[in-house]
Amino acid sequence: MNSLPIIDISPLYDDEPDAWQAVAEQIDRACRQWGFFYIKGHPISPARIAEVLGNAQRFFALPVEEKLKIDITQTRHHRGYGAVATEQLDPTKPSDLKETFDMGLHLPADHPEVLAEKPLRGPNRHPDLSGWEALMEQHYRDMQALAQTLLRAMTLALGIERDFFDTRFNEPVSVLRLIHYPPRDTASSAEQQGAGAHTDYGCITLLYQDAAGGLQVRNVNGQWIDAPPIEGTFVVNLGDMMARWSNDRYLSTPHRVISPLGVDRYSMPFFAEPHPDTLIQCLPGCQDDTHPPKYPTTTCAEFLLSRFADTYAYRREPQPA
Ligand SMILES: O=C(O)CCC(=O)C(=O)O
Ligand SMILES: [Fe+2]
Repeated sequence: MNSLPIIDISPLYDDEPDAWQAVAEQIDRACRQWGFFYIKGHPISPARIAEVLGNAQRFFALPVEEKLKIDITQTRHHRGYGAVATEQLDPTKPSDLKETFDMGLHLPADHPEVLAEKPLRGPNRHPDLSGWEALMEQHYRDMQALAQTLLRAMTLALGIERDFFDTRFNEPVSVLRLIHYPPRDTASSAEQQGAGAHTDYGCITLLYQDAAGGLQVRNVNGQWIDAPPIEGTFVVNLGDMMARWSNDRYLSTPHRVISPLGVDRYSMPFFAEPHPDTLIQCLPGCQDDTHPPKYPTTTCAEFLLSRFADTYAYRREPQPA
């Protein structure tokens, strides 16, 4: 259990049922044993990745007062720029040494869910950079489509109809995030991490990481192993909502990012989540007499909001001194 599986998903784009089945079995095994795997053979081009990465570098290089014009802490629907130390993924460690940009499904101000002030719903807040918005909105749609292809492959082992997730991922609350990890200097505490140990909250995460390295995943024996950058791949992992939905058939595995020494690191996770009103209740194929449902039914929005409150220092109640 020392290196994550690498799965070639290109057969999912053919109409060959046997090949599709073979990939679905590999994904199911990886989800049960690791909750983490790499995918290659996906349709996101290297040119696209380079363009989005270029946007990340342009944006994070702006003066902080420029970035704070779209400060995420000033929105109720969680869009925009998160400055360094906004998040503390591991509450036993210093705040994370990273800055972020978050976007979601763009819903205009006159959309009924926005007018009703539904949590997590609203317009995106993009920086004023040439070519930024069209590229990022397209990339969001393409990442969503890729996530749904993987979810479709999972339906086989989960004992649900092929379009089960597709019908629930209409107007999703998925988030595309850009992250910049500034270099840690040698004088800073060894406790300082880029991203503290955590599990993801949602369904499925697709992560692009640049060449800097630093991502680590905890294996079933409790050891931290490196998940090094592999060109042309995404690292895929499941979050707590999928663990719960699958009655813990699928693992939501702790991971962290060691702050880079002397180099900047950029990464781009896409957190794929269903429509906010989706019921998260034990999937039919994940329960039987010996495995009754472990968790009460919740909704996607209710579950995500409870986890957000754990992560954002600014959303917590002040602690007594
Ligand atoms: O930047 C990375 O490599 C991982 C980030 C991560 O785990 C997260 O944002 O949930
Ligand atoms: Fe994560």
